[in-house]
Amino acid sequence: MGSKVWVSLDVGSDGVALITISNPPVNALAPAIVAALKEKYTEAMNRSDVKAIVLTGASGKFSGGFDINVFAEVHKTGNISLLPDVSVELVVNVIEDGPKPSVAAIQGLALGGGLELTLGCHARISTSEAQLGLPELTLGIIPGFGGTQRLPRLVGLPKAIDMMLLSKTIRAKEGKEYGLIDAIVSPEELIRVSRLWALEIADRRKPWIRSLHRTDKIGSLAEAREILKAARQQAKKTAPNMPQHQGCLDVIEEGIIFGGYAGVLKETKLFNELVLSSTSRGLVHVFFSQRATSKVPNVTDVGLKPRRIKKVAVIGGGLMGSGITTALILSGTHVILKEINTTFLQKGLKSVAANLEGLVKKGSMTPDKMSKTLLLLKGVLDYTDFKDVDMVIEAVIEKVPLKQSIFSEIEKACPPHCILATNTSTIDLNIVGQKTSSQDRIVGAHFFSPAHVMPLLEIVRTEKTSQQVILDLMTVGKAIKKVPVVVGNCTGFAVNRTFFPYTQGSQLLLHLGVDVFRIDAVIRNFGMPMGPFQLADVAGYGVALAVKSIYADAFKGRVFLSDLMDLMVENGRQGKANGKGYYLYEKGSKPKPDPSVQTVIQESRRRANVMPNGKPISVTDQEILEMVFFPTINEACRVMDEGVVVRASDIDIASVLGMGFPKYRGGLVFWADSIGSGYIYSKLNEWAEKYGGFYKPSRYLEERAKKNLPLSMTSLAPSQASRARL
Ligand SMILES: C[C@H](O)CC(=O)SCCNC(=O)CCNC(=O)[C@H](O)C(C)(C)COP(=O)(O)OP(=O)(O)OC[C@H]1O[C@@H](n2cnc3c(N)ncnc32)[C@H](O)[C@@H]1OP(=O)(O)O
Repeated sequence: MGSKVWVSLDVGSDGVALITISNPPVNALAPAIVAALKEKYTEAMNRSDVKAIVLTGASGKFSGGFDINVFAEVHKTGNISLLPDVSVELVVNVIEDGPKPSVAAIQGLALGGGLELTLGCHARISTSEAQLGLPELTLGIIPGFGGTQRLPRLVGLPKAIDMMLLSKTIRAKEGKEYGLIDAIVSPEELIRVSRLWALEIADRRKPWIRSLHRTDKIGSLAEAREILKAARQQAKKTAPNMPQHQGCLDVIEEGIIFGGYAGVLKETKLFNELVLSSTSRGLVHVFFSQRATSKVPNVTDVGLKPRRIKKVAVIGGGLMGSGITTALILSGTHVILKEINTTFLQKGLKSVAANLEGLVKKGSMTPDKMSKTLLLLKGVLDYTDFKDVDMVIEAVIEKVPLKQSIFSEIEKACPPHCILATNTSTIDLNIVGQKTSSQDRIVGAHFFSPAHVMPLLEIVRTEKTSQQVILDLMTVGKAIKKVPVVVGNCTGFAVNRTFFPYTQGSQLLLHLGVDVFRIDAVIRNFGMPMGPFQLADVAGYGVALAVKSIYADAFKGRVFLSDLMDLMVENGRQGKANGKGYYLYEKGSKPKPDPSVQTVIQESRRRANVMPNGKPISVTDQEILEMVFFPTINEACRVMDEGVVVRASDIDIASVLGMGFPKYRGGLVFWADSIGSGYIYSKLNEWAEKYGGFYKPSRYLEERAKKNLPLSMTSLAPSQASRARL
């Protein structure tokens, strides 16, 4: 093991063996750590000078759980034997049923397999800030070191189900209330109190409790079945396409009926099956891909330090501007919100307050905290207060001349170090900053609506944007709890550019005669939060109409143009904004498909006239799915080919966090590779022949399909290497 990766055993004069796990940064339980743990435990059990054991983690953390890299390795090789037997061999046989008691001394975090090790101990002492949880379901698996059995026996079934199915972590204080934690102490006292506790158990002055043998917290079989039934119904709704939720409940039930040990055995069996599932492959890929976005070559690896951004100005208090302002003040940043007149300013300030009120109503913020947070915000009508801001984020409507004049104004009003960011979702940044001489400070900060909720921040750089500016914006993004993805400059950038064929593909299908509500249902069943037509209703048609010509100009030959949106507006339909789009929106009820929209669709179909022989095409649900998503994958190929993203997996993260692409499918490119480039290429070719250039496969896709290579392989042999623009 390396110098920082070790498990140590220190036996004190009190007869307590302190076993410490070290594997920075989170003390993940890698196979080498597991092997060393078994070895140290065996030694402690065999030594006559050891009466009791305290298990802890180095550097202020207990453990972040089993090493997720091993799952990635299992996915690559299919070799399930890479998973060590921890559940029975170590936790049951050695820790829980061993002849000497163990106490877990918890600090920082105890997650997944980390928490499960502590559950096998006979008591848990924790510092107050420690985070405790079993988040395995977010990786497509279930807890595999006995957590499904021991957690319900310690905290009761409802709380355990809540923590596992919703992957909720709790603090030590709540853990103590529920019986998971035996005592909360200061970090300085942690080891001392744990040692004493362990000795008291050994001397039978404190109870020697084996969690797996307890039944007092799980109630009668009938009660348990009722709780499990309700949880199953809930999981059917919230996690319809994922096997691990129902599986977790089955395993819990097994333990309730046949006893904890039988439950542990069933848990191991299902755990091994789920590790190999496509859901786990997708979710583990997302876990690592999300972390990879923090590593941007030439930005995060050149020794730069982020500057402190204390004060930010936001220009425009509309939907985006007020959302961005909300996210900033929530992280403690001072914000100046600028509007052009008092009416708009008041509206913007009210929207920010309403966003915070929403949090208070949900119980995630106190009214007092809300008042204090609002003190960070100041509304203004001119640039006087811009003299000491560190960053400006422009969030006005998508009009080139307006943006250009704002940028030349802020260049004069702000200090020379100030970052000049635009929230444009489409317009080329070089055009936005054309009238300034501050190209190195200009950057895109593309938020997704609602900006205080959606987790993605697309950071757009031009050839001239400085590395420092990119790093600073990445740091601000993380501070406001977003996942920043750095992309290159082009029409629509990475996300909207990749997804414009998603909207257009669904519109083309509609004009080929496929029913609007059937398209939405197919896409929803695939796992998108809503279908593309409902999404258009919710987003409003304004932006789509404003950017239509921008896409048509930029992507000639591969756009599908129709009068559909214009006809919708002409017919008094503005989507959710006025309660009438493809669906009808009434307060308090779910959107209802509006049959009368068919008249508008018929007119648009008549004008577009794209149905072969004037007759609707006949397609299966699978074909609908493919005809919407394969053109989207095709555009993602161009985005990778042009080097707009640093790596293929950045599109996966952007699609999951920006567009709601189902996380358990691993993101757009990962999903495409699970289908195969050859199949996607052949289908696109087939449709291009039948229905035109919109479907024509890109060069990047063709190259990989012909060689049977994955689309995520962004560079081929040196002679065929993609042009890298970044
Ligand atoms: C059998 C068992 O039941 C199965 C299991 O235990 S499965 C694992 C269950 N545990 C988890 O799901 C926890 C996953 N980790 C996390 O949620 C977060 O990383 C955390 C809360 C621990 C720390 O978050 P944060 O401080 O923001 O740091 P974060 O950037 O996420 O992680 C730091 C590094 O640790 C790595 N890491 C975190 N948890 C890890 C784990 N369990 N295994 C391997 N690596 C891990 C990350 O990949 C990252 O590596 P990088 O620096 O090379 O990118």
